[in-house]
Amino acid sequence: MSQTPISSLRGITRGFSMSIEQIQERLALVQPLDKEAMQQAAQHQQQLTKPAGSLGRLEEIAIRLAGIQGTSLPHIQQKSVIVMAGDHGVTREGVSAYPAEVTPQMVLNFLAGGAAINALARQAQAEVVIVDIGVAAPLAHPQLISRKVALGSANMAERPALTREQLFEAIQVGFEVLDATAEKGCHLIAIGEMGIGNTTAASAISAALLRQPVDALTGHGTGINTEQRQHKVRVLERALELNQPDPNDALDVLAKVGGLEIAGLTGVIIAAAARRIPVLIDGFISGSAALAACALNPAIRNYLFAGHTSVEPGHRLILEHLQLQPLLNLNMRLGEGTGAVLAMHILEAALHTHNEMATFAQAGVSEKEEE
Ligand SMILES: O=C(O)c1ccc[n+]([C@@H]2O[C@H](COP(=O)([O-])O)[C@@H](O)[C@H]2O)c1
Ligand SMILES: Cc1cc2nc[nH]c2cc1C
Repeated sequence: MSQTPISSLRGITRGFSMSIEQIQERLALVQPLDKEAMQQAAQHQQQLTKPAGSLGRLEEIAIRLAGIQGTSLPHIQQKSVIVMAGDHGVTREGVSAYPAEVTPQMVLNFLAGGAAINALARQAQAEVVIVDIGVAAPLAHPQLISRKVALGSANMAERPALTREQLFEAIQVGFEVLDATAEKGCHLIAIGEMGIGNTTAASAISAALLRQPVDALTGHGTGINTEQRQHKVRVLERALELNQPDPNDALDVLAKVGGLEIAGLTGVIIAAAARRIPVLIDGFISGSAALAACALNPAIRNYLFAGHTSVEPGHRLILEHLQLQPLLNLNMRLGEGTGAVLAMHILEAALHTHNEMATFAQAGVSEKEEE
Protein backbone atom coordinates (compact mmCIF):
# COMPACT_ATOMS: atom_id res chain seq x y z
CA MET A 1 0.00 0.00 0.00
CA SER A 2 1.36 3.43 -0.85
CA GLN A 3 2.44 5.40 2.20
CA THR A 4 2.42 9.12 1.67
CA PRO A 5 3.86 11.33 4.38
CA ILE A 6 1.53 14.20 5.25
CA SER A 7 4.21 16.76 4.29
CA SER A 8 4.16 15.63 0.66
CA LEU A 9 0.39 16.19 0.56
CA ARG A 10 0.79 19.90 1.12
CA GLY A 11 1.25 20.71 -2.54
CA ILE A 12 -1.08 21.02 -5.46
CA THR A 13 -1.62 17.82 -7.43
CA ARG A 14 -0.92 18.04 -11.12
CA GLY A 15 -1.29 15.61 -13.94
CA PHE A 16 -1.39 12.26 -12.17
CA SER A 17 -3.92 9.69 -13.06
CA MET A 18 -5.63 6.96 -11.16
CA SER A 19 -7.24 3.92 -12.67
CA ILE A 20 -10.40 2.03 -11.82
CA GLU A 21 -8.17 -0.96 -11.01
CA GLN A 22 -6.48 1.00 -8.22
CA ILE A 23 -9.88 1.78 -6.70
CA GLN A 24 -10.93 -1.85 -7.03
CA GLU A 25 -7.67 -2.95 -5.36
CA ARG A 26 -8.46 -0.82 -2.31
CA LEU A 27 -12.06 -2.03 -2.22
CA ALA A 28 -10.83 -5.64 -2.25
CA LEU A 29 -8.70 -5.02 0.87
CA VAL A 30 -11.80 -4.58 3.07
CA GLN A 31 -12.15 -7.67 5.28
CA PRO A 32 -15.11 -8.97 7.30
CA LEU A 33 -15.11 -8.17 11.04
CA ASP A 34 -13.12 -10.48 13.35
CA LYS A 35 -15.87 -12.79 14.70
CA GLU A 36 -13.66 -14.40 17.34
CA ALA A 37 -12.63 -11.05 18.83
CA MET A 38 -16.31 -10.06 18.90
CA GLN A 39 -17.30 -13.28 20.71
CA GLN A 40 -14.57 -12.74 23.31
CA ALA A 41 -15.60 -9.11 23.76
CA ALA A 42 -19.25 -10.19 24.23
CA GLN A 43 -18.18 -12.74 26.87
CA HIS A 44 -16.08 -10.08 28.61
CA GLN A 45 -19.15 -7.79 28.72
CA GLN A 46 -21.10 -10.60 30.46
CA GLN A 47 -18.50 -10.68 33.26
CA LEU A 48 -18.55 -6.97 34.06
CA THR A 49 -20.26 -5.70 37.23
CA LYS A 50 -23.64 -4.74 35.74
CA PRO A 51 -26.86 -6.53 34.89
CA ALA A 52 -26.43 -8.27 31.52
CA GLY A 53 -27.15 -5.89 28.64
CA SER A 54 -27.64 -2.89 30.92
CA LEU A 55 -25.17 -0.68 29.05
CA GLY A 56 -27.35 -1.12 25.97
CA ARG A 57 -25.80 0.21 22.77
CA LEU A 58 -22.50 0.99 24.53
CA GLU A 59 -22.02 -2.79 24.74
CA GLU A 60 -22.77 -3.23 21.02
CA ILE A 61 -20.32 -0.44 20.16
CA ALA A 62 -17.50 -2.03 22.20
CA ILE A 63 -18.18 -5.42 20.59
CA ARG A 64 -18.17 -4.00 17.05
CA LEU A 65 -14.97 -2.04 17.76
CA ALA A 66 -13.44 -5.36 18.89
CA GLY A 67 -14.42 -6.87 15.53
CA ILE A 68 -12.97 -3.89 13.66
CA GLN A 69 -9.64 -3.82 15.54
CA GLY A 70 -9.39 -7.62 15.79
CA THR A 71 -8.89 -7.67 19.57
CA SER A 72 -11.25 -8.36 22.49
CA LEU A 73 -9.96 -5.23 24.27
CA PRO A 74 -10.05 -2.47 21.62
CA HIS A 75 -8.68 0.98 22.33
CA ILE A 76 -8.98 4.50 20.97
CA GLN A 77 -6.15 6.94 21.65
CA GLN A 78 -5.47 9.05 18.59
CA LYS A 79 -8.44 10.53 16.74
CA SER A 80 -8.66 12.71 13.66
CA VAL A 81 -11.40 14.52 11.80
CA ILE A 82 -10.77 14.85 8.07
CA VAL A 83 -12.67 17.83 6.62
CA MET A 84 -12.74 18.07 2.83
CA ALA A 85 -13.75 21.32 1.14
CA GLY A 86 -14.99 21.81 -2.41
CA ASP A 87 -17.22 24.09 -4.43
CA HIS A 88 -20.23 23.30 -6.58
CA GLY A 89 -21.12 24.72 -10.00
CA VAL A 90 -24.79 24.09 -9.26
CA THR A 91 -24.76 27.06 -6.85
CA ARG A 92 -25.20 29.18 -10.02
CA GLU A 93 -28.80 27.86 -10.08
CA GLY A 94 -29.56 29.55 -6.73
CA VAL A 95 -29.89 26.43 -4.56
CA SER A 96 -28.23 27.69 -1.35
CA ALA A 97 -29.04 30.37 1.21
CA TYR A 98 -25.39 31.52 1.23
CA PRO A 99 -23.00 32.70 -1.50
CA ALA A 100 -20.30 30.32 -2.78
CA GLU A 101 -17.49 32.52 -1.42
CA VAL A 102 -18.39 31.23 2.07
CA THR A 103 -16.57 27.97 1.18
CA PRO A 104 -13.03 29.49 1.07
CA GLN A 105 -13.91 31.91 3.88
CA MET A 106 -14.89 29.01 6.14
CA VAL A 107 -11.76 27.05 5.19
CA LEU A 108 -9.71 29.99 6.48
CA ASN A 109 -11.86 30.03 9.60
CA PHE A 110 -11.12 26.28 10.14
CA LEU A 111 -7.41 27.01 9.74
CA ALA A 112 -7.62 29.86 12.26
CA GLY A 113 -9.37 27.53 14.72
CA GLY A 114 -12.58 29.56 14.90
CA ALA A 115 -15.26 27.21 13.54
CA ALA A 116 -17.59 24.87 15.44
CA ILE A 117 -15.53 21.87 14.31
CA ASN A 118 -12.41 23.39 15.89
CA ALA A 119 -14.17 23.93 19.23
CA LEU A 120 -15.63 20.42 19.26
CA ALA A 121 -12.39 18.78 18.11
CA ARG A 122 -10.45 20.57 20.87
CA GLN A 123 -12.96 19.24 23.40
CA ALA A 124 -12.69 15.71 21.97
CA GLN A 125 -8.89 15.99 21.64
CA ALA A 126 -9.08 15.12 17.95
CA GLU A 127 -6.66 16.36 15.30
CA VAL A 128 -8.32 18.49 12.58
CA VAL A 129 -7.13 17.77 9.02
CA ILE A 130 -8.36 20.33 6.47
CA VAL A 131 -8.15 19.42 2.78
CA ASP A 132 -8.75 21.78 -0.15
CA ILE A 133 -9.85 19.23 -2.75
CA GLY A 134 -11.72 21.68 -4.98
CA VAL A 135 -12.39 25.12 -3.60
CA ALA A 136 -13.00 27.66 -6.39
CA ALA A 137 -10.49 30.19 -5.01
CA PRO A 138 -6.74 30.16 -4.41
CA LEU A 139 -5.99 29.11 -0.84
CA ALA A 140 -2.65 28.73 0.89
CA HIS A 141 -1.85 28.07 4.54
CA PRO A 142 0.88 26.03 6.22
CA GLN A 143 -1.71 23.74 7.84
CA LEU A 144 -3.85 23.30 4.72
CA ILE A 145 -3.52 20.13 2.67
CA SER A 146 -3.77 21.59 -0.83
CA ARG A 147 -4.96 18.94 -3.24
CA LYS A 148 -7.19 20.95 -5.54
CA VAL A 149 -8.47 18.64 -8.27
CA ALA A 150 -10.40 21.49 -9.94
CA LEU A 151 -11.80 24.92 -9.10
CA GLY A 152 -15.10 23.35 -8.03
CA SER A 153 -17.40 20.97 -9.88
CA ALA A 154 -19.31 21.84 -13.05
CA ASN A 155 -22.99 22.78 -12.88
CA MET A 156 -24.80 19.42 -12.85
CA ALA A 157 -27.93 21.11 -14.21
CA GLU A 158 -25.99 21.69 -17.44
CA ARG A 159 -23.41 18.87 -17.68
CA PRO A 160 -21.78 16.13 -15.57
CA ALA A 161 -20.41 17.59 -12.32
CA LEU A 162 -17.03 15.83 -12.66
CA THR A 163 -15.08 14.13 -15.41
CA ARG A 164 -14.11 10.51 -14.81
CA GLU A 165 -10.49 11.67 -14.33
CA GLN A 166 -11.48 14.27 -11.73
CA LEU A 167 -13.54 11.66 -9.88
CA PHE A 168 -10.69 9.14 -9.76
CA GLU A 169 -8.22 11.82 -8.72
CA ALA A 170 -10.52 12.97 -5.89
CA ILE A 171 -10.89 9.38 -4.64
CA GLN A 172 -7.10 9.02 -4.79
CA VAL A 173 -6.71 12.19 -2.70
CA GLY A 174 -9.01 10.55 -0.12
CA PHE A 175 -6.84 7.41 -0.09
CA GLU A 176 -3.65 9.44 0.35
CA VAL A 177 -4.97 11.72 3.08
CA LEU A 178 -6.26 8.71 5.02
CA ASP A 179 -2.97 6.84 4.51
CA ALA A 180 -0.95 9.80 5.80
CA THR A 181 -3.28 10.21 8.80
CA ALA A 182 -3.13 6.48 9.58
CA GLU A 183 0.67 6.38 9.27
CA LYS A 184 0.95 8.91 12.10
CA GLY A 185 -1.23 6.58 14.21
CA CYS A 186 -5.00 6.92 14.31
CA HIS A 187 -7.60 4.71 15.96
CA LEU A 188 -10.75 6.58 14.94
CA ILE A 189 -11.61 8.84 12.00
CA ALA A 190 -14.48 11.31 11.79
CA ILE A 191 -15.33 12.78 8.39
CA GLY A 192 -16.66 16.23 7.62
CA GLU A 193 -17.04 18.61 4.72
CA MET A 194 -17.48 22.22 3.70
CA GLY A 195 -19.03 23.23 0.38
CA ILE A 196 -21.77 25.70 -0.35
CA GLY A 197 -24.31 23.87 -2.53
CA ASN A 198 -23.30 20.38 -1.43
CA THR A 199 -26.71 19.41 0.00
CA THR A 200 -27.88 19.58 -3.64
CA ALA A 201 -25.15 17.11 -4.65
CA ALA A 202 -25.96 14.89 -1.63
CA SER A 203 -29.66 14.91 -2.60
CA ALA A 204 -28.85 13.96 -6.18
CA ILE A 205 -26.49 11.13 -5.14
CA SER A 206 -28.94 9.67 -2.65
CA ALA A 207 -31.95 10.04 -4.97
CA ALA A 208 -30.04 8.08 -7.61
CA LEU A 209 -28.57 5.37 -5.37
CA LEU A 210 -31.67 4.92 -3.18
CA ARG A 211 -33.98 5.23 -6.22
CA GLN A 212 -36.11 7.76 -4.38
CA PRO A 213 -37.82 10.90 -5.70
CA VAL A 214 -35.72 14.02 -4.96
CA ASP A 215 -38.65 15.65 -3.18
CA ALA A 216 -38.48 12.97 -0.45
CA LEU A 217 -34.79 13.63 0.26
CA THR A 218 -34.31 17.32 -0.29
CA GLY A 219 -34.16 19.71 2.63
CA HIS A 220 -33.50 23.34 3.38
CA GLY A 221 -29.69 23.03 3.55
CA THR A 222 -28.16 26.16 5.07
CA GLY A 223 -31.64 27.73 5.38
CA ILE A 224 -33.56 28.25 2.13
CA ASN A 225 -37.32 28.88 2.43
CA THR A 226 -40.15 26.66 1.16
CA GLU A 227 -40.31 28.32 -2.24
CA GLN A 228 -36.53 28.12 -2.70
CA ARG A 229 -36.65 24.44 -1.73
CA GLN A 230 -39.22 23.84 -4.48
CA HIS A 231 -36.82 25.48 -6.93
CA LYS A 232 -33.95 23.27 -5.62
CA VAL A 233 -36.13 20.18 -6.23
CA ARG A 234 -36.78 21.30 -9.83
CA VAL A 235 -33.05 21.92 -10.42
CA LEU A 236 -32.31 18.44 -9.05
CA GLU A 237 -34.95 16.83 -11.26
CA ARG A 238 -33.45 18.58 -14.28
CA ALA A 239 -29.90 17.49 -13.35
CA LEU A 240 -30.93 13.84 -12.91
CA GLU A 241 -32.95 13.85 -16.14
CA LEU A 242 -30.05 15.37 -18.09
CA ASN A 243 -27.24 13.20 -16.65
CA GLN A 244 -29.10 9.88 -16.21
CA PRO A 245 -26.72 8.52 -13.53
CA ASP A 246 -26.70 4.71 -13.42
CA PRO A 247 -28.08 3.64 -9.99
CA ASN A 248 -26.11 0.39 -10.25
CA ASP A 249 -22.82 2.26 -10.64
CA ALA A 250 -21.89 4.47 -7.68
CA LEU A 251 -18.86 5.87 -9.56
CA ASP A 252 -21.11 7.01 -12.40
CA VAL A 253 -23.43 8.66 -9.86
CA LEU A 254 -20.53 10.41 -8.06
CA ALA A 255 -19.13 11.74 -11.35
CA LYS A 256 -22.40 12.94 -12.85
CA VAL A 257 -24.09 14.51 -9.82
CA GLY A 258 -21.50 14.40 -7.01
CA GLY A 259 -18.76 16.75 -5.96
CA LEU A 260 -15.04 16.73 -5.24
CA GLU A 261 -15.26 16.73 -1.41
CA ILE A 262 -17.89 13.97 -1.50
CA ALA A 263 -15.72 11.82 -3.82
CA GLY A 264 -12.69 12.52 -1.62
CA LEU A 265 -14.59 11.41 1.48
CA THR A 266 -15.67 8.25 -0.35
CA GLY A 267 -11.94 7.55 -0.81
CA VAL A 268 -11.26 8.25 2.90
CA ILE A 269 -13.99 5.80 3.94
CA ILE A 270 -12.77 3.02 1.61
CA ALA A 271 -9.14 3.44 2.72
CA ALA A 272 -10.07 3.54 6.44
CA ALA A 273 -12.15 0.35 6.19
CA ALA A 274 -9.30 -1.31 4.26
CA ARG A 275 -7.00 -0.47 7.21
CA ARG A 276 -9.57 -1.60 9.85
CA ILE A 277 -10.02 1.95 11.17
CA PRO A 278 -13.56 2.81 12.36
CA VAL A 279 -15.19 5.82 10.68
CA LEU A 280 -17.72 8.17 12.26
CA ILE A 281 -20.06 9.56 9.63
CA ASP A 282 -21.38 13.09 10.11
CA GLY A 283 -24.49 14.47 8.36
CA PHE A 284 -26.25 14.26 5.02
CA ILE A 285 -23.26 15.06 2.80
CA SER A 286 -20.78 12.71 4.46
CA GLY A 287 -23.67 10.21 4.60
CA SER A 288 -23.94 10.37 0.81
CA ALA A 289 -20.19 9.57 0.59
CA ALA A 290 -20.80 6.58 2.89
CA LEU A 291 -23.73 5.48 0.74
CA ALA A 292 -21.50 5.53 -2.36
CA ALA A 293 -18.65 3.68 -0.58
CA CYS A 294 -21.02 0.95 0.64
CA ALA A 295 -22.54 0.61 -2.84
CA LEU A 296 -18.98 -0.10 -4.08
CA ASN A 297 -18.37 -2.68 -1.31
CA PRO A 298 -21.15 -3.50 1.20
CA ALA A 299 -18.56 -4.88 3.71
CA ILE A 300 -17.51 -1.26 4.38
CA ARG A 301 -20.73 -0.69 6.31
CA ASN A 302 -19.38 -2.73 9.26
CA TYR A 303 -16.64 -0.15 9.80
CA LEU A 304 -19.04 2.80 10.00
CA PHE A 305 -20.78 4.48 12.93
CA ALA A 306 -23.43 7.16 12.40
CA GLY A 307 -22.49 10.08 14.66
CA HIS A 308 -25.87 11.77 14.49
CA THR A 309 -28.95 12.24 12.40
CA SER A 310 -29.12 15.51 10.48
CA VAL A 311 -32.23 17.60 9.98
CA GLU A 312 -31.89 17.01 6.20
CA PRO A 313 -34.59 14.39 5.39
CA GLY A 314 -32.34 12.39 3.06
CA HIS A 315 -29.92 11.59 5.87
CA ARG A 316 -32.42 9.41 7.74
CA LEU A 317 -33.14 7.49 4.51
CA ILE A 318 -29.42 6.87 3.97
CA LEU A 319 -28.95 5.62 7.54
CA GLU A 320 -31.99 3.35 7.28
CA HIS A 321 -30.65 1.91 4.03
CA LEU A 322 -27.22 1.29 5.60
CA GLN A 323 -28.89 -0.04 8.78
CA LEU A 324 -26.89 2.37 10.91
CA GLN A 325 -28.54 3.71 14.05
CA PRO A 326 -27.43 7.30 14.77
CA LEU A 327 -25.74 7.85 18.13
CA LEU A 328 -27.13 11.37 18.64
CA ASN A 329 -30.12 13.39 17.49
CA LEU A 330 -29.53 17.04 18.34
CA ASN A 331 -31.35 18.69 15.40
CA MET A 332 -27.96 19.65 13.93
CA ARG A 333 -27.42 20.53 10.25
CA LEU A 334 -24.01 22.14 10.22
CA GLY A 335 -21.70 19.60 8.61
CA GLU A 336 -17.91 20.16 9.05
CA GLY A 337 -17.78 16.83 10.93
CA THR A 338 -19.42 18.37 14.01
CA GLY A 339 -21.93 15.58 14.71
CA ALA A 340 -19.29 12.93 14.10
CA VAL A 341 -16.76 14.50 16.49
CA LEU A 342 -19.42 14.92 19.18
CA ALA A 343 -20.13 11.19 18.94
CA MET A 344 -16.43 10.36 19.51
CA HIS A 345 -17.17 10.82 23.23
CA ILE A 346 -19.74 8.03 23.08
CA LEU A 347 -17.42 5.56 21.33
CA GLU A 348 -14.73 6.35 23.90
CA ALA A 349 -17.22 5.94 26.75
CA ALA A 350 -18.09 2.49 25.39
CA LEU A 351 -14.42 1.49 25.56
CA HIS A 352 -13.79 3.06 28.97
CA THR A 353 -16.52 0.87 30.47
CA HIS A 354 -15.47 -2.19 28.45
CA ASN A 355 -11.80 -1.92 29.43
CA GLU A 356 -11.91 -0.45 32.93
CA MET A 357 -14.84 -2.02 34.78
CA ALA A 358 -14.21 -4.75 37.33
CA THR A 359 -15.59 -8.24 36.73
CA PHE A 360 -18.01 -9.89 39.22
CA ALA A 361 -15.14 -12.12 40.39
CA GLN A 362 -12.67 -9.23 40.84
CA ALA A 363 -15.11 -7.08 42.79
CA GLY A 364 -16.72 -9.92 44.78
CA VAL A 365 -20.20 -9.01 43.51
CA SER A 366 -22.79 -11.80 43.32
CA GLU A 367 -24.01 -12.80 39.85
CA LYS A 368 -27.60 -13.22 38.66
CA GLU A 369 -29.74 -15.88 40.43
CA GLU A 370 -30.48 -19.07 38.45
CA GLU A 371 -33.97 -18.87 36.81
O1 LIG B 1 -24.33 17.87 7.58
C1 LIG B 1 -25.47 18.17 7.18
O2 LIG B 1 -26.40 17.38 7.22
C2 LIG B 1 -25.67 19.54 6.60
C3 LIG B 1 -26.94 19.99 6.36
C4 LIG B 1 -27.11 21.27 5.85
C5 LIG B 1 -25.99 22.06 5.53
N1 LIG B 1 -24.75 21.59 5.76
C6 LIG B 1 -23.56 22.42 5.43
O3 LIG B 1 -23.98 23.56 4.68
C7 LIG B 1 -23.38 23.59 3.40
C8 LIG B 1 -24.32 23.08 2.35
O4 LIG B 1 -25.59 23.67 2.42
P1 LIG B 1 -26.25 24.28 1.09
O5 LIG B 1 -27.55 24.84 1.54
O6 LIG B 1 -25.29 25.34 0.64
O7 LIG B 1 -26.37 23.14 0.14
C9 LIG B 1 -22.15 22.71 3.50
O8 LIG B 1 -21.04 23.48 3.83
C10 LIG B 1 -22.50 21.72 4.60
O9 LIG B 1 -21.38 21.44 5.39
C11 LIG B 1 -24.58 20.37 6.30
C1 LIG C 1 -21.31 30.09 7.94
C2 LIG C 1 -21.37 28.66 7.43
C3 LIG C 1 -20.63 27.67 8.07
C4 LIG C 1 -20.69 26.36 7.56
N1 LIG C 1 -20.11 25.20 7.94
C5 LIG C 1 -20.48 24.25 7.13
N2 LIG C 1 -21.31 24.75 6.23
C6 LIG C 1 -21.47 26.04 6.45
C7 LIG C 1 -22.21 27.04 5.81
C8 LIG C 1 -22.18 28.35 6.30
C9 LIG C 1 -22.99 29.42 5.63
